[in-house]
Amino acid sequence: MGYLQGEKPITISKLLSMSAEGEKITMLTAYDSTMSALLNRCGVETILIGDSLGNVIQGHSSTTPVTVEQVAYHTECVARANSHAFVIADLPFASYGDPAQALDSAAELMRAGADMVKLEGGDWQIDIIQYLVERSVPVCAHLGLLPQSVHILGGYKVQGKSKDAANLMVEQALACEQAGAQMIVLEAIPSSLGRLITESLSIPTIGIGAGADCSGQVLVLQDMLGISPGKPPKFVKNFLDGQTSIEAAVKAYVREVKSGKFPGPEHGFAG
Ligand SMILES: Nc1nc(=O)c2c([nH]1)NC[C@@H]1CN(c3ccc(C(=O)N[C@@H](CCC(=O)O)C(=O)O)cc3)CN21
Ligand SMILES: CC(C)C(=O)C(=O)O
Ligand SMILES: [Mg+2]
Repeated sequence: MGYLQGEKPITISKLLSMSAEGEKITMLTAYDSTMSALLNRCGVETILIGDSLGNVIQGHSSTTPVTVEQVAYHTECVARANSHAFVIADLPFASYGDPAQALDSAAELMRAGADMVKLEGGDWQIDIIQYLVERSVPVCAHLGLLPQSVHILGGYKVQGKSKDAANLMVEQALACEQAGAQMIVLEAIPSSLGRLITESLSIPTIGIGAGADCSGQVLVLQDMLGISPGKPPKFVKNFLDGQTSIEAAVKAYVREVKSGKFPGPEHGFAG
């Protein structure tokens, strides 16, 4: 576990071949260089500078106050210590309202060191995804529970539970792939839908509360260390439990994602 000296950095084609061969992809969030270096030592393939930094770094109750400048700052911090992982940065709330604004925002994150940007939404983002990809910005889509829409939804709720909602989400995922998205995060959906979307796509799916059959898994670092305040979402497991260091906890996460032990049925949602 961990990267060997001289080993090549993880690329999108490596992630694609991993998912084609059924090797699970590991992703964790990080916001600073110390944790970035630690995740590199543990062999985590992809690091997400999530807009969850609004919650776990800034102490807000949602991600909506986060700005592009702030995500860029944390991306620079992470990128400086990153030698091997594939780095994805979240486009924050209201930073991709039209194609031109999305390109400006994405460029700032790419200049800060991101290898790919992530945006929330389905078919209504198709024009944005296409515009970015045509201008050489790699895009990760994000479907299911969309935290940036919390003020519209009125809370964080599991998505895609009805048959109609599930079918619609499969269509939206296909539309994102068609538009050029090279990866997709699936958040808080029934495990059966996580599997169906993964089987329907050829790009890797990264689940958080989307069951064990996604191509990979992601958690917020502070959540998987059990240090986030309040009751954690159902999909969170405390990996520091039973370990004596953060590094051992992250290595346990990598091991359990790779072996398929995490997520267990208790971390998932029923249809
Ligand atoms: N620390 C942290 N972890 C996250 O996973 C996270 C953030 N912050 N901030 C942005 C969003 C918000 N997220 C959330 C927040 C709450 C639930 C939650 O309470 N879920 C309930 C399900 C509710 C239902 O049954 O409909 C749960 O029990 O898991 C889920 C995702 C995920 N993201
Ligand atoms: C929870 C992950 C997927 C995320 O978007 C974030 O950390 O902001
Ligand atoms: Mg996010």
